[in-house]
Amino acid sequence: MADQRTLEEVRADIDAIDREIQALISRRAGCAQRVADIKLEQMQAASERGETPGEVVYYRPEREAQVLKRIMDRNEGPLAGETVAHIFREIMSACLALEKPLQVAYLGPEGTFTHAATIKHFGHAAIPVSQNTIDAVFARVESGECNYGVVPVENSTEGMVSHTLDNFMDSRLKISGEVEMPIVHHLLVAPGTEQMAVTKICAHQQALAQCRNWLDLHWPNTEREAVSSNGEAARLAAATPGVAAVAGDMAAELYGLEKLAEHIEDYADNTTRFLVVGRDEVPSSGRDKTSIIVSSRNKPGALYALLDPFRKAGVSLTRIDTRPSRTEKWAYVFFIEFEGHLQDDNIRAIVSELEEQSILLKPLGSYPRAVL
Ligand SMILES: C=C(O[C@@H]1C=C(C(=O)O)C=C[C@H]1O)C(=O)O
Repeated sequence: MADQRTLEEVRADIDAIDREIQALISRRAGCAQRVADIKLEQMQAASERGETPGEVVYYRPEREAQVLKRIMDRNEGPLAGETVAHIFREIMSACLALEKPLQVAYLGPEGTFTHAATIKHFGHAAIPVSQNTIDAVFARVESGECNYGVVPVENSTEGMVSHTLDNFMDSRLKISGEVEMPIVHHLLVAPGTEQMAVTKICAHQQALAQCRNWLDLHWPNTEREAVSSNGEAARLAAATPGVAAVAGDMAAELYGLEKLAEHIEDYADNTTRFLVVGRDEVPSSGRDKTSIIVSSRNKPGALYALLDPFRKAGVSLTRIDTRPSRTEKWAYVFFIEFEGHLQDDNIRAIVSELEEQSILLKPLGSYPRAVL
């Protein structure tokens, strides 16, 4: 039978449902607090037994990935699975922050896609801490000033991939997660700015490149200026009459800008990938990826030999990059990513086979595959 409720009745139902949701969220937060207490008790017990206590780890990336995956899988609509998962992302973030909000270093400034990726991964209850360079992100996490760090690694608008990879070579940090962000650009202006008044368009050079066809078509005669980041472009647009910025939603929100045009990127499915770095190894979530750095002797067939163990075991590679080794001329290191976890038997076997034929093998960590 069709829904016969009146507007008043539906609103009364919504109010009643909201009360239930709120009570359930509070109950959930109580459970998260109890989990935290148990973790603390276990740590104290270990310490009393004379075991090295370390610090209590409240944040569990593998557990969060499992929770989000289950939410997506059992979703029946009408909301999209991703939408529901975003809501739960925020609930988990708030529950975790009851203990202590996570401090997350990221490649800034504010309003960049890396900033947006940080919030996407950790939720709004974490504290994002802007850093000027990728090196500084690594340093803040290594020193313990921040719990985690977020850096761009692939096809980025604001960071050099190679720089991130170079950092891993010297760092003892582990990868604890990945974040994927669709790159969506808008033409942004200070509120009330007319199209006629725009005399200059600022953006990061990559953003200008990603929107070149659209800009050539619609703004062929307007000056374009490359600036240090999308966040900086947005800041300039907010502060300087006549300046428009090409940047994403995060920058638009942060600097209170209006959209003269939306979705101006030339290729719709442009995604940037970010890595989360931390000090701890992450246990298996059941849907993981692993990254390693390996360097082989410079002889014919070396790369083939490095990849053959993966083929034999039927393990999918998700990425492979080459970087010149800084210790030896004409030697190369490979940054390889594949499906599976370092604790899985087949992955262990591959890694020990690789160890035998390489000069250097450094596991960078296993981490849950991006859910959102
Ligand atoms: C509650 C826990 O701690 C944290 C909070 C979680 C949550 O709110 O669901 C999940 C994992 C942890 O980041 C846990 O370990 O289960």
